[in-house]
Amino acid sequence: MVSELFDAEQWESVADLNDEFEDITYHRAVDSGTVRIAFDRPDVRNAFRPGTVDELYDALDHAKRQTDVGCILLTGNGPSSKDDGWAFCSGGDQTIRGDDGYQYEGDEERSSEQGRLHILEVQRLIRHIPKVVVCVVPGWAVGGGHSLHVVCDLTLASEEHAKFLQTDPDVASYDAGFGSAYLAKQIGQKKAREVFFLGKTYSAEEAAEMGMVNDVVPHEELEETALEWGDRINAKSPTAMRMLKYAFNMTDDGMVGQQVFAGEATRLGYMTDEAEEGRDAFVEGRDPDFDDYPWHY
Ligand SMILES: CC(C)(COP(=O)(O)OP(=O)(O)OC[C@H]1O[C@@H](n2cnc3c(N)ncnc32)[C@H](O)[C@@H]1OP(=O)(O)O)[C@@H](O)C(=O)NCCC(=O)NCCSC(=O)c1cc(O)c2ccccc2c1O
Repeated sequence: MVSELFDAEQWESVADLNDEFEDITYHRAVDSGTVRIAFDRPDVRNAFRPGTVDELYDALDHAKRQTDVGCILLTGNGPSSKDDGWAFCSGGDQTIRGDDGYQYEGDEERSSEQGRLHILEVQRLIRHIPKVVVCVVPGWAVGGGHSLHVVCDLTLASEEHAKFLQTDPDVASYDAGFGSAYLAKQIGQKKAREVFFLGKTYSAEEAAEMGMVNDVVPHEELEETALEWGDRINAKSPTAMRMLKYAFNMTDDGMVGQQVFAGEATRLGYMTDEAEEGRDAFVEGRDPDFDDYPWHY
């Protein structure tokens, strides 16, 4: 069983990758352009270790390159075999945290590598991936897991089991990027400071009222609803959705935000006859003739 909420009839394994993964599962919807990527360490509340982060990055990067996929569901499998507890993700696995980051354990090939903090690379991939990423929260979203939900485009939470908590300062860690600063953009400065400085646990309803969760549904309906969201998203214009995501990002992402948006503007430019004329003129060794193309106003 992948997860108690997982409906096996709705999904097929992305086999070539899924078979290699130890800490996550990766599936594609049978009849829509939605993929499901899930943490699969429920007994430790889906805490991530460096190998988990590598797998997550690889699955997201694979999903990015599927041109018929518009929606990525990021969730956590469960419940825990130990106590039936549910989690999306409880952040970095504190048992393998070294002096300079999280350590690969029992992996000879990587044992000489330094400690890693590369969940931040996953955050950037989620931020820039040209698809809608929905965080589907069946239980705890804590520490680095909380930050992952913050950086996703949308969050859908289980009414009964989802809980939101920032423990970063308890374990002397700090996501001083999207996890805190972008959270403040979502819920306001005072509330974001409360999340980090007081470390209170918030229910799904409270998180929705604060503006960091889009909707709350009964636990049993969580993944069904997430798939419905995927269908809504996939019915829309891919170009419009991509440009909108990058437009939402741009005001907060500085020159990188401009670059990502501008890259897509360049792609649209390349698709015009005018751009073809520029390219063809060079390839044919002649001056370009742009007379047919107006100076639009
Ligand atoms: C998540 C909890 C609130 C759940 O509490 P609950 O009472 O429901 O369950 P237990 O505490 O009994 O946990 C069950 C079981 O899971 C183990 N576990 C839970 N979380 C982790 C974890 N993060 N690492 C390792 N193990 C974990 C727990 O030990 C139990 O095991 P048993 O063997 O006893 O069954 C609560 O568990 C909790 O508070 N967890 C810790 C949350 C936490 O502090 N996370 C780390 C925050 S820092 C972080 O994530 C982070 C990572 C990065 O890579 C960064 C990179 C760059 C900048 C910042 C980063 C960053 O902040």
